[in-house]
Amino acid sequence: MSFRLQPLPPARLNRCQLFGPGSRTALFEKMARSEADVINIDLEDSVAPDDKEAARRQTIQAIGDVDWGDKTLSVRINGLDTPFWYRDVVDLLEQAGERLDQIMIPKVGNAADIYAVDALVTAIERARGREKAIGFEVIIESAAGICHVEEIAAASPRLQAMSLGAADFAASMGMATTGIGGTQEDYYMYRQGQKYWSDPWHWAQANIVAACRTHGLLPVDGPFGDFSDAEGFLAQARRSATLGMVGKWAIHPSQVALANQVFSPSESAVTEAREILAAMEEAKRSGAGATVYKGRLVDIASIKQAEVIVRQAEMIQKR
Ligand SMILES: CC(=O)SCCNC(=O)CCNC(=O)[C@H](O)C(C)(C)COP(=O)(O)OP(=O)(O)OC[C@H]1O[C@@H](n2cnc3c(N)ncnc32)[C@H](O)[C@@H]1OP(=O)(O)O
Ligand SMILES: O=CC(=O)O
Ligand SMILES: [Mg+2]
Repeated sequence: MSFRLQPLPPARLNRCQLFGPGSRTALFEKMARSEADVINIDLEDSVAPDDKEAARRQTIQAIGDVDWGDKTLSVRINGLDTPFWYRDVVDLLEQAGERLDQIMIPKVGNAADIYAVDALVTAIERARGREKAIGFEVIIESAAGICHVEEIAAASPRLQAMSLGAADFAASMGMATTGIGGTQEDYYMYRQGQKYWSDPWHWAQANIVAACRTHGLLPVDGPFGDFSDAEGFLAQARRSATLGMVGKWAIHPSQVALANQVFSPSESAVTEAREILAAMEEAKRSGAGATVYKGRLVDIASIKQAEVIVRQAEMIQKR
């Protein structure tokens, strides 16, 4: 290990981020009552240009009026290439109460994008005497974003989480698909008359996870568009969890329970993790750095793996 220790990500649950357009006020109470850990009210791509102003106003109102419980509350602002984003930031920071936890910055391309928003947010926080520092989450969803993913992850102490946005990412990369996440019909290996499907999102996800883990952010898998395909969602989410992501977006309420299921460790996984920690304690007492658990090697690295699972289980228990 480098002498610089890997920072821990924020100690909060992020198994599911439920999205809803800021223009559909009727959804706000339903989102607040959902089982999602994070709520994302959207001012960006799910809101038509003519509705932007109303959506911003209604979102600010709802931040104060709706009981969001203990959820992380985040608003997705418009991209820095639009005329809307600065007003999103100014109005949210000046008019929304302290209940707002984060803003989500879409389509980030480099560290300077974060710097620009940070400068504006910091100035308003100071001018208005806001007590709680607003956190940032970003979406990697462009060729530039994935090329600069590490500098983006390092760009601000406000950063808490980073998501892969499969839809815009596919568009920016010129990928031959209109699907949002999941298996792609034409992405397969061919051998002896059989097709073997592969995962076109894997490399981008792995880069995001590495950047996040290096800089102490939560890596999150973005949307899965076909909300009638629960099995497809589950398969995508399981792959993401295996790669180290901590959660996934839901773009429909039917996806919330699926994400929570995949990103909550099972009872047997938690029991096993606790047993590994106990086995390693025992090994330490006898001066060993490795031991055998259920017929397989466990060592000091296994302690860290087990601790991730136990930490997650403890956070879920506290909710
Ligand atoms: C690529 C990206 O950028 S993804 C992120 C941006 N996109 C979004 O935010 C889209 C979020 N999702 C939505 O807007 C909607 O879910 C849609 C448009 C996909 C579907 O909406 P509907 O046609 O109303 O869905 P449907 O009829 O299946 O809804 C079933 C119930 O869930 C509710 N519901 C629908 N979407 C949501 C939501 N996002 N949050 C909470 N409740 C919801 C409906 O109000 C309805 O409630 P009811 O049973 O009390 O009447
Ligand atoms: O914003 C999300 C995406 O997939 O694009
Ligand atoms: Mg997008």
